[in-house]
Amino acid sequence: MMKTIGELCKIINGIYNIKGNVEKKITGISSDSRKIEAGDLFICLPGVHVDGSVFAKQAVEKGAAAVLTTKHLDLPPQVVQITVHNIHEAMEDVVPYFYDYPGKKMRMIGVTGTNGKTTTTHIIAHILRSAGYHVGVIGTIHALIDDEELPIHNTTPDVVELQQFLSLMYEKGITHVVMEVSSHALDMKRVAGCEYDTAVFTNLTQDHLDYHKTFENYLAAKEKLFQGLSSGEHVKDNKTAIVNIDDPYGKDILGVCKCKVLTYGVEKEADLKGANLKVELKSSSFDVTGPFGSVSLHMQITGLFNVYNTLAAIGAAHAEGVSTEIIDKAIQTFHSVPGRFELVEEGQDFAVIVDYSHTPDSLEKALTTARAMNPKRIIAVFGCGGDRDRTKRPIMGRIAAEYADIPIVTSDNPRSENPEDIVKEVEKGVLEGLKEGQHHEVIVDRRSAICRAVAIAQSGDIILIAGKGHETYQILNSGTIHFDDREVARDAIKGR
Ligand SMILES: CC(=O)N[C@H]1[C@@H](OP(=O)(O)OP(=O)(O)OC[C@H]2O[C@@H](n3ccc(=O)[nH]c3=O)[C@H](O)[C@@H]2O)O[C@H](CO)[C@@H](O)[C@@H]1O[C@H](C)C(=O)N[C@@H](C)C(=O)N[C@H](CCC(=O)O)C(=O)O
Ligand SMILES: Nc1ncnc2c1ncn2[C@@H]1O[C@H](COP(=O)(O)OP(=O)(O)OP(=O)(O)O)[C@@H](O)[C@H]1O
Ligand SMILES: N[C@H](CCC[C@H](N)C(=O)O)C(=O)O
Ligand SMILES: [Mg+2]
Repeated sequence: MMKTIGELCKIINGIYNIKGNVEKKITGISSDSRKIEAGDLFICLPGVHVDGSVFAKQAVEKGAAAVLTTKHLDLPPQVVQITVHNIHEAMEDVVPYFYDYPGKKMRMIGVTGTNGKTTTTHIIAHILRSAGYHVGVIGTIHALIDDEELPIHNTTPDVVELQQFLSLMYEKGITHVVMEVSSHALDMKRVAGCEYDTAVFTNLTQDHLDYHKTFENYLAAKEKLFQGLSSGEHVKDNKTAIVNIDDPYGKDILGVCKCKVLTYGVEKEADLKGANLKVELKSSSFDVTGPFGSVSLHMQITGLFNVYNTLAAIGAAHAEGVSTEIIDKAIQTFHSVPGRFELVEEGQDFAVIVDYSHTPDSLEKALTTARAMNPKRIIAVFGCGGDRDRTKRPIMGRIAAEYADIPIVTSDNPRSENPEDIVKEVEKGVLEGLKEGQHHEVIVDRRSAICRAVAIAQSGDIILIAGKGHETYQILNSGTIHFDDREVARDAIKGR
């Protein structure tokens, strides 16, 4: 994979100066000085907190052979400096080229939308594995190369990390990559150099307005995945878009698709249509009619939202040429994703569900799914993340008051913010949504909030602990501590 600096420079548009020996070979690339190894190229990226160029010296000390920068830096003469007008464009050119465009050599399936990306990617991966393919997964929980698990920091990693994952996957014989494509990633072009064969739109509801500022910008970011199916330089043909037509923004996505489209839904006419849903606590069943005729499916996951995720996955698998028989069998053996409507069972006579709903829509979906199980009462323990979209806080509060019997507001990764301030913003919405005589609580400490919910639970109740799902940490201003809702709930039940 080694390439000379001269070769790399040929691919970069907008270079205005190259200083140093271009015959030198580059052995790797990183935009993080802490990950630099001898012979690497260090890319100086401006960040939200700091300008990466301040770490150039540290990168050189670790052996960086060259730096890609927008301004000349005071570095030892043996370090090659490539100065460019636009660092992001240069990075998007050079990184996929360096790794020989792995995202154009494997089948690439991208899933975007506010909610359901992780679940849908995992169902697609399970179907493709059942069809005998070697599958790579990239998303919120981890990256998977077949069954080898690698840690991940963002739902969609930055350009460098993503190309490294893809390159490793290609080397290890992966044929299909199923990945979550976040709106941040589309906006920041983290997926530069990837060419998707199949792109899935799950839904669009409020989140991330701290970053995108307006809902229009958020939609525009999501649309990029579908515009990308037919724009730019292409080596692949026959792309398919799988679009949730029941979502109000489904038609906007269709509007930008210039490729084959498969729509899915439950309410409107769709190419893949679900009907006759029956939900239970641990399983559900529904009928699906599609290009392959009609089938009745039984699955080990529950809720209407999972019918949508499953329809999306069926569409993607169908687009990838998997037979209906294999899809049908695979759906039956798919077990839920960690932290998504995950039951904590210690023999208690009430249900405890740990779920990753951290947006207004997903919280509503999780609560209405819980209600469909006919519990005596629903106790919802939830909060909202710090340093994230503040406008969703009162909305989530109102939803919890409306759909749960006892909302308990608590902390969910306050990050740099004061947790007391966050819960107040959430509680404002709770107070608006409370019905007469309805009781609510605010308990800032998440462990205490979960323990309280368990302590007051009665036979036949459901406790929904929302927001953190698979997460095993709580991010506080003072640092990150170990915290796992499932462990805490289990201990609380045992100690009751
Ligand atoms: C707002 C945002 O997206 N921030 C991302 C950004 O961080 P940043 O701009 O703050 O970076 P910075 O800390 O200022 O550092 C600037 C540069 O200096 C470098 N550096 C820094 C320190 C050092 O010692 N040496 C060094 O070289 C950094 O590698 C970086 O290149 O670049 C980092 C490296 O790529 C990302 O990890 C980081 O994501 C943070 C963790 C984040 O929380 N992102 C969230 C908002 C996000 O992207 N979420 C989406 C959506 C998930 C969903 O759908 O719900 C996702 O795709 O995960
Ligand atoms: N299709 C869906 N529509 C609405 N809510 C959903 C859907 N699928 C899952 N959910 C809810 O959203 C939560 C998160 O699901 P999932 O992790 O699959 O979404 P995601 O899009 O990957 O989220 P993130 O943006 O954090 O990566 C689930 O725990 C569930 O409560
Ligand atoms: N991908 C989402 C995850 C949110 C999870 C929730 N627990 C929180 O910390 O807000 C984000 O970074 O906004
Ligand atoms: Mg996800």
